[in-house]
Order: sequence, then C-alpha cells, then structure tokens
Amino acid sequence: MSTKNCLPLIDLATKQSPSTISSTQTALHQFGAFRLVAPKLTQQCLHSVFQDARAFLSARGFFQLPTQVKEKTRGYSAFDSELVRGKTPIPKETVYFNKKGAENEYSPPLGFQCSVEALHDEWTNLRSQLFSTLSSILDSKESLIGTPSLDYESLGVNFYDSDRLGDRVHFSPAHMDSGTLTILVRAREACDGLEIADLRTTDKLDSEGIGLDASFISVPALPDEVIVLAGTRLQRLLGRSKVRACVHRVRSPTQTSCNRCIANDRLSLAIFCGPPMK
Ligand SMILES: O=C(O)CCC(=O)C(=O)O
Ligand SMILES: [Fe+2]
Repeated sequence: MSTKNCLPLIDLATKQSPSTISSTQTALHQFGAFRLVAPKLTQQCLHSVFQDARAFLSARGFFQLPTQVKEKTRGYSAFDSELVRGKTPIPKETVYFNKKGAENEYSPPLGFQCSVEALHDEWTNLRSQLFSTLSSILDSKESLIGTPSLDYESLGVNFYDSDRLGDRVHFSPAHMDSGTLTILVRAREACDGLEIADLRTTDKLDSEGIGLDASFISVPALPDEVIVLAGTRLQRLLGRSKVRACVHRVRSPTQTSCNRCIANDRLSLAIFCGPPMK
C-alpha cells in the first residue's frame, strides 16, 4: 500500500475538492494523518535548521557539542531521557524551542535559534489556515480556532544516532502524541523509517496494543511535503468516530527494508500545536 494512495495531500493554496475532502475524512479515521504541501517549511529545514543541528561539512552542529554543554542548554532533552508510556526510553536527543521550562546556563547557539525562528515564521503563515481547513473538512461543530485552552505550540528538533541504539530496533517505539496536531518535517531521505498504523487492522485502542497488533505503512519523506498527525487531544475533542490519534513509530536504518537508507543518523523536526486564537 503506497502512502500516496493512503494519505491525501492537502494544498492550502487551493480549494479542497470533494474527493480530497472525503479521502481526508477517511485517512483521519484510518490513520489519523494526512500530507500537507509546505515547500517553505521543508526548505528551511533542509537548508538551515538541519545543518545547524548536525555536523555539516566542516561546521559542527548542535548535537555534536560536548554532552556537558548540551546538558546545560535550555530545552535540551538527553539521549534515553524521555519515556514512552512512562516506561520505555526513547533513544534520541531533542532540543525543544518555545516550551516553558527551567532557565539554563546556555541557550542553543544563536544561528540555530535563528534558523528555527525563521522556520517557525513560515509555519505561522500556515497555522490558522490549516486549522480552519481541518474544521471544514471534518464539519466540526467544535470551534477549533479561538479556544484559549487549545492555543499552544512547542517545537522539537530530534536527533537519532544508530551507533547508540544497541540491539533496539526502533528509534522511536509506537506511540501517540498527546497534543492536537503534530507537524513532522524530515530530511528528503526517501524512506527514513517513519511508519504509521492502519487502525482498521486492529481492535486494540492503546498504543502498545496497536503497536503489537496493527499493520503499519511506511511514510517516506516526499519533497515539499510534511506529514500532519492527529494527537489524542484532537481525538477526544472531535470523537473517535471522526479522528483517531495517529500511532506512529520510527524504525532504525538497519531495520528499514529500503536499501536507500544508508545514513546512520536521522533528524526530524516536530511542531506540536493546537489551533491559534485567530
Ligand atoms: O522523528 C520522527 O519522525 C517522529 C518524532 C515523533 O514521533 C515525536 O517527536 O513525537
Ligand atoms: Fe510522536
């Protein structure tokens, strides 16, 4: 089953056709996900954010800084420090931006902050339109936009290094995100291990059960597109009959059946967000 057939592509610059509307309704129920045209986001990520995050040619990226420096940096979350379902460590490092938290000795390097800010500006141009399009596709009686308790944003740059994985097969075990939507931006490495569950292939409702039982499809990173995942908050708000929270996982490169995956490390950028006030 190819992603292009399963996950519809929304282009916010055009009116949604009846067939896009109906395939998006289906996809939100079957996978909790769809694709979004966002060339400015992917370009900013590839040409700027990811280069500041990872060593590139001669320049040292944030994740190659000494551990003692990273650990004192605001927003940094160390390797294996985050847990899925409160028990399984995730073999990744992340730096979170615009998340309220303890003040730390260091800020992320200025260039890195600026490139993330430029990407965030591109995202801000899409945010209201994405949520209003989603409301109309789902014919939602809940007003998504303008609800103070839903208006939040946090942005994380994730770094996965297969040298530190040991015998684990997943960079990220199957899980659901707890927010409203997650926008995932990745490098153009066609098949980078991201997989989502086909929720019609299982009766299980919890992410652990779904992870063990469901069929998963791989979601390649396509040029100029990002993936939008529904979180448990959107599922609760609109009801499981309309939207299911996406269960997703990331296979390590050695476990990916695609021989174009040669990179040992992997970067992704996740924007966790709810609808804005206007
Ligand atoms: O790295 C990815 O592609 C997935 C990241 C993810 O699932 C998350 O940050 O919640
Ligand atoms: Fe996630």
